[in-house]
Amino acid sequence: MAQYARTKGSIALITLTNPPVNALSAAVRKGITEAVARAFKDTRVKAVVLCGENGKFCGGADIREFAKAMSGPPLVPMIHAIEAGEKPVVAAIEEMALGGGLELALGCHYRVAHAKARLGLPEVTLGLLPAAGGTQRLPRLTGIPAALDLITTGRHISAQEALKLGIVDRVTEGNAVEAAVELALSVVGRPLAPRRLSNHATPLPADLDGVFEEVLVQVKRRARGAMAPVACAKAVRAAAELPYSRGLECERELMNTLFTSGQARALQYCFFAQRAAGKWSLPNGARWDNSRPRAVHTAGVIGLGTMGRGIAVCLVKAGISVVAVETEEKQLDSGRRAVRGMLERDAKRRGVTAPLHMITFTLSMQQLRDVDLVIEAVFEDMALKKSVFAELSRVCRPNALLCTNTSGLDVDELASVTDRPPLVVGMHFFAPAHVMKLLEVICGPRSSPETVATAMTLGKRLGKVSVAVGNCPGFVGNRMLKLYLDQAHFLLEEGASPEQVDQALEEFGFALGIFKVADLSGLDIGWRVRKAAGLIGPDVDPKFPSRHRQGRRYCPLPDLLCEQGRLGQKSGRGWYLYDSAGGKEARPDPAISSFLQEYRLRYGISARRITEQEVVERCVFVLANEGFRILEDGMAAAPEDIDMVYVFGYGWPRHRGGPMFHAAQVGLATVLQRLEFYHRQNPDIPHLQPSTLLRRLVGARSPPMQQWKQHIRSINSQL
Ligand SMILES: CC(C)(COP(=O)(O)OP(=O)(O)OC[C@H]1O[C@@H](n2cnc3c(N)ncnc32)[C@H](O)[C@@H]1OP(=O)(O)O)[C@@H](O)C(=O)NCCC(=O)NCCSC(=O)C[C@@H](O)CCCCCCCCCCCCC(=O)O
Repeated sequence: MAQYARTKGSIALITLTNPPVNALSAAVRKGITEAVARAFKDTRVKAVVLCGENGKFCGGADIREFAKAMSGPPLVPMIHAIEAGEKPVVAAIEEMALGGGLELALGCHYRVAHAKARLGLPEVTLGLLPAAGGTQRLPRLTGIPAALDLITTGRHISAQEALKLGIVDRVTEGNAVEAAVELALSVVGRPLAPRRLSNHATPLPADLDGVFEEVLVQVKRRARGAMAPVACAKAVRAAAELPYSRGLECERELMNTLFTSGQARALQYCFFAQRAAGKWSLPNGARWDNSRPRAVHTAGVIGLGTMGRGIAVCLVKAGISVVAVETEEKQLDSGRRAVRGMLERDAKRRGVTAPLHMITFTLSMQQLRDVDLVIEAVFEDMALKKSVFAELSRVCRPNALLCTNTSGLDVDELASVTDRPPLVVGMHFFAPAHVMKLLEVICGPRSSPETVATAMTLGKRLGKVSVAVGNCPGFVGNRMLKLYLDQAHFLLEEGASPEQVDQALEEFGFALGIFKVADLSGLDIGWRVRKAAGLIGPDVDPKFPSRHRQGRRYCPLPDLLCEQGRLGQKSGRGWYLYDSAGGKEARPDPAISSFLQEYRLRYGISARRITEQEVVERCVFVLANEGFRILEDGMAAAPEDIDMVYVFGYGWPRHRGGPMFHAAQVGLATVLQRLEFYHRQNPDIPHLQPSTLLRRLVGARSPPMQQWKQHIRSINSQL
């Protein structure tokens, strides 16, 4: 699938045709190989231009082919044939040249990019490395530090940055194909040897070892336990130390190891799962492709606490005018300062003017009368939220959407106090809202298709991964988190320390262990929720609280900590010790160790040695177990959605795919057996009891994830 045409008499124009992104499938590779050979043979042709159909150059190798046996002409010899050709070949890069697409362009003798094009080698994000010569050609062109940066992070760069780095020869605001044809005509007859990147010597930095050491530290910090970034750095090192052909061998060997790894499978799964999450559907037949979102030009944000500030910043950055409302002058002032500061810092980083004119701050709800949509972000309290929603019904125009940023309250109950339940939807952002990628869109039973479509589309416009979830306590993410946290607390009771649990989870790949996360978020948040749920209160002896509630095991340790004023980072003490209130560096606290010992003594618990395996299995399998229950209850449409919630909202290591993918990788029968084992040891923890769906799937010989849905018998599915 590559079209061949002749233009201006002597230019062969070869167009990659494989929508939507002209990925280099077997058919495309065959098409390019044949078209290039034809152009090189045709004596009327003096130069060649390569471009892509529909104004897109190329999104790289066809990722869907990686799961199948490889067929068709391989990329490496195809690119070599282009580079070695005796006629100049120019790549016309419109919209994107990514992965194998950029490697193809690097094999061309010249590159012209449209000003809006994005370029990059994102293979590392798929658990791979640029294995079509990219790790050898790019360093020869840009030098080691820039190549290391691009290849180990996979970041996309603008055409302007690519021009500065020498990756493209020209950037045009006009038609890139025409500019490439012009360039091709102008270079006919010029020597090609200097344009063949594989001939170049790699420019070396003075402190080669230092550069690589620093990069390895960075990549290990960014993605703990991930293999691909390390392999990428090794391949670039080969470009520094070996001749091109031996560097290429090294690239291939490293790729062979990555290609079949579980990490690559997990990361490629994430790529498709992320896209699948956007394709929501409701039981009433409404879907992403048959429901029209509303246009959102103006939005209101109510409450300028941490969440409201972040949400306001996201909206403004997406070009939406915001009216931000607070109840008191003092909060309004500090909110205004914080939001402006964030917008200014962001603008400074990007070298643009801060769009401060796009946000107004007010104490009056009346100012919301003309907005298209409101996001309420007040304190997590049902009575308070209800009063806000009742007022919004009175103030806002009748067709304005009302959204709540609740992290777990009943969206339908809130909708019921409004004059427009179909226009009410949950939009659960994650702190800090202007940074975190996840948005849970809670489809209440009465939310209209248009409302869901608007919230999902708005999320995408804000740069979020929007996942549609059902309306149940805690929705998907926090419903699972609660049980994960419970396991961590139980492990402390049984003999573990916070740092031991955190270390095991960090070794597994979590960015931060659960106790560090709890300290960061503030221990009082859960404390308040537990009080509201009646788990702590006048009936509970504060000095000697019971370890059971509502017929199941309950761990009062975090409540006891809060009573001591240990609220986490903000108070300088939580599960860890910090230098000062607000300090970031977590240190093990001997006081916690004594506190745990006294606690165990008081309750007659003899501490036992807890292995890393037990920590990880109990914490991680309980997540998946609840994920199965969520699927059974119809609160998530697919296991992929649950995984995306965990990857983008809860620091789950991407190279492990997500809790559901991980369970499938480990083997559902193993997960079932381990849960049964832990439940036998802890019969008072009902959440360790394997879910019905997990049992049913194991009974059905663990079918692949795509078939799990067929085993769900939910009659009340909300999705
Ligand atoms: C391109 C994008 C930026 C576009 O974003 P946008 O938001 O506009 O659109 P979507 O993301 O929604 O995408 C639309 C649609 O397209 C699908 N899609 C996108 N890219 C690809 C692709 N590259 N392949 C297939 N499909 C793609 C996407 O799924 C959507 O469809 P859907 O139905 O899901 O809605 C954005 O899409 C993007 O970022 N794409 C990915 C870009 C990327 O990562 N490219 C790199 C690909 S990997 C690569 O190029 C590898 C190369 O280095 C070559 C490697 C050589 C291979 C050699 C193999 C030898 C190994 C031998 C080992 C043997 C071992 C042994 O057997 O022993």
